[in-house]
Amino acid sequence: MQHESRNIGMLMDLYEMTMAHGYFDKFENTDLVCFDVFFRKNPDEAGFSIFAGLEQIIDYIEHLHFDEEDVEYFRSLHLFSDAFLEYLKNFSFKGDIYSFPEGAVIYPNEPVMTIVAPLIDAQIVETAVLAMMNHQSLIATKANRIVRSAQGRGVSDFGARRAHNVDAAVYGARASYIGGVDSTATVLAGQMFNIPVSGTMAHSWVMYHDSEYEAFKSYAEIYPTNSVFLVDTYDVLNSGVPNAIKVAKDILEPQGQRLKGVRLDSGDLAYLAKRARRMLDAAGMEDCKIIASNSLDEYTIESLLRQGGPIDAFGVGERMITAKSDPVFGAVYKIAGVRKQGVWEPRIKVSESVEKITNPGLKKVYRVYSSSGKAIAELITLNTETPDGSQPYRYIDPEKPWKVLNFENCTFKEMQQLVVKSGKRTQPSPSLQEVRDFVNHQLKHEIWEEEQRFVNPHKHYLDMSPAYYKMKMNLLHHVEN
Ligand SMILES: Nc1ncnc2c1ncn2[C@@H]1O[C@H](COP(=O)(O)OP(=O)(O)OP(=O)(O)O)[C@@H](O)[C@H]1O
Ligand SMILES: O=P(O)(O)OC[C@H]1O[C@H](OP(=O)(O)OP(=O)(O)O)[C@H](O)[C@@H]1O
Ligand SMILES: O=C(O)c1cccnc1
Repeated sequence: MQHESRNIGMLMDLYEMTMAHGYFDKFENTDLVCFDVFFRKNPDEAGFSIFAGLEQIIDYIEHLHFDEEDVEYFRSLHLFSDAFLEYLKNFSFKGDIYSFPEGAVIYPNEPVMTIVAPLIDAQIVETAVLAMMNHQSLIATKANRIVRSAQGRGVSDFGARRAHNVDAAVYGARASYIGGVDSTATVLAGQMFNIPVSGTMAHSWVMYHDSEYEAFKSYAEIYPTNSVFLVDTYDVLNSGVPNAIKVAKDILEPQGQRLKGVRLDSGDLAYLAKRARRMLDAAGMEDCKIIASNSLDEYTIESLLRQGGPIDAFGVGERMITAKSDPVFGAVYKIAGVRKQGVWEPRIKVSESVEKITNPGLKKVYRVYSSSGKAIAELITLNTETPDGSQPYRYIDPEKPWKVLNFENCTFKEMQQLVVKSGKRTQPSPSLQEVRDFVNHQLKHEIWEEEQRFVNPHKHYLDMSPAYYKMKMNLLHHVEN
């Protein structure tokens, strides 16, 4: 779609272009550099996050170019030489990207993506890559928490109207579908990404009609197989639910149809759901679903279910589409290596805070699985290493480097794949359904329940091969002296 392949090449911070200009003037753009994309902390103090946005990143990379008007804009800033502006006219991204698959469970401080590209190419994509990854990973991670809190009950995305503008609504819907919601109310997202769309009715429908009964009746006449009535406009228990039952009896049941559901959108949702359930059951409408909405998130949903609220499905908007409880996914883009005259030199960023010291060099990241198939740790190795699971594998926990530790009876899965080669995608994109199924598969079979709980989840280990740890320590020692 046009919207998908638009040129957003100008989405960058100015310093990326001023640095690119500097590199152009002072260096050959034949040297390669390696940048890692990683994040430092799971939102909401969670045990893991979900990676999303890769598809849009690859699309951006493949289409990255500068139009005549873009070049003229740069010229108007009086910062760039004519030679550099000429160079931009024919620019395309020529590097490679290694990445975790979209939908992967990801952990802090591991390289989720690695960009290996000529200096200028790698420098100017920083902001766009981070913006796409940060937004969609944030929403996919939040949505996944909300979906898990619903314990198998349906969740629909109601968020577009409260999203931080159009892109956040549309790509937020995409990300929340990856995270596991069943449908979206956002039609544009449904059309663009083939996400199932669903919806009920607004208060305006009820209020436009002369009575609540009339409102439900006319809706049922148009949608006899697909009616969900919003029952809280006037009085849920004295008017909304009784009118819903009456219309089901007067209009739907004589046609052999059933009322699909009622939606509660205010008040004490657990209490109202219990009372509504009793009234519906007493009317022989056990199959009529109760849907709840109103500023829900994983905490309110957990609480409603703990209170025994007989709610079958949830509509979730503002707190999911804005990830309200912790709205920043802090992925960063850090240089890890430079290839000069064909030889890679690692680079490390030293910082006062240990968490901010980067992991240098070209590297591989493996997920380590126990014999039961559970993911027990991540392992960073040198790019040249392939861990052997057939015998005990010695590793270093960088938080306790003095300990002698071994992985036994474990398998190692390399997590990054080559997704872009010389600026072009290497494989067809998976469907959104496949990405969503992948999320589900990992959580069901690979990720410990202890990592999935909301309160004090188990911290996943990020370990290192002895050779990688040694290289990092040598480099740190060298830099500090
Ligand atoms: N039984 C419950 N337990 C926990 N939280 C609940 C329960 N019932 C409702 N909530 C949540 O409490 C909050 C109530 O918000 P608020 O006071 O704005 O609702 P309201 O006044 O009933 O509705 P509105 O102002 O939207 O018409 C919402 O986030 C809702 O999801
Ligand atoms: O609360 P959210 O999780 O964002 O879910 C979406 C909300 O959007 C609609 O409300 P509307 O815009 O009509 O406003 P309202 O809050 O007055 O119901 C709907 O009735 C939900 O309450
Ligand atoms: O379909 C609905 O009920 C709906 C959609 C968006 C926002 N609020 C409600």
